[in-house]
Amino acid sequence: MRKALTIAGSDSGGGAGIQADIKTFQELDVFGMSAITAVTAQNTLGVQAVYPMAAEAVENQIKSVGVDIGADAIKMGMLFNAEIISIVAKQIRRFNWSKVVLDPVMIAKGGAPLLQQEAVHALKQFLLPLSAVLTPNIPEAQVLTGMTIRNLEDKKEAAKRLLDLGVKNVVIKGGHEENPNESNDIFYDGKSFSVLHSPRLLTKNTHGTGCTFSAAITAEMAKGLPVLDAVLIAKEFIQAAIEDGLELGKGHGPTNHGAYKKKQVQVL
Ligand SMILES: Nc1ncnc2c1ncn2[C@@H]1O[C@H](COP(=O)(O)OP(=O)(O)O)[C@@H](O)[C@H]1O
Ligand SMILES: Cc1ncc(COP(=O)(O)OP(=O)(O)O)c(N)n1
Repeated sequence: MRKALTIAGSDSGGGAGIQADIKTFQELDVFGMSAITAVTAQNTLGVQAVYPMAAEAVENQIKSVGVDIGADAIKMGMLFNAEIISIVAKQIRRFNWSKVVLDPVMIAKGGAPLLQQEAVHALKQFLLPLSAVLTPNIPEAQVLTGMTIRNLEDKKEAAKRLLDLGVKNVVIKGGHEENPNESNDIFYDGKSFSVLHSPRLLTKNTHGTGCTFSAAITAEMAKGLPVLDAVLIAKEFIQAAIEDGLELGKGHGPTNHGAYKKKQVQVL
């Protein structure tokens, strides 16, 4: 069985972070493993508290998986501080992992910081050059490139600048765009651009969309798919998960990780 490791934070509410990643891996028939970087007290209303793990604890979780089980692909989400980023980079090099997906999580939907501002430099310096795929949303792409993104041309320029920082492929996600009709993502591999179109779904239940999307890319890469094929399946996965989003809690409910498989079975 193919195996994927997520290095990310825990969301007690179950919609984002490690929980979203493991559910996504499972739905896509990949064995999921985790190295927890922080524990968040979180629900559909927002993040109430963040408890970062000691960097040594993160390092030991990755080592335990790496020396025994191994991983076909790695996903990184919330990393919180520069010390954790530095040890994660060291372990990725040590195990020679190349199918590495980096979701540069910075701020949760309610505004809570999930990455310290002073850690952005470390993320760019240590992790972008080790990543096969980077999946920023628009605010994250703006922080990483220092440019304002207003339209498709800006997105293309930002994607080029991100590749100049060492990452091999980038998907700039459109969830935060002010387009009432569409939520389009742009993919760039250094040679050509692809626009991943989807209708914008009018729902408040979008908690964990970014985590779920990047976890689905990771699962498909673990199975051996080329990067663009993995991204296209992930886009279908997140679209189905949002369409079938769950009305849980009083705020932004989670997406439904089981929706994609259910749809495939119906098609058969
Ligand atoms: N309302 C929506 N309708 C359709 N797709 C959406 C919607 N919101 C987000 N998405 C999709 O979900 C994925 C995650 O995007 P985004 O929400 O921008 O990430 P993040 O959770 O990291 O902020 C992207 O593929 C994006 O296009
Ligand atoms: C523990 C944890 N990690 C990441 C996030 C961010 O998740 P994301 O998919 O970007 O969704 P929203 O937070 O924007 O709904 C998180 N919230 N918690």
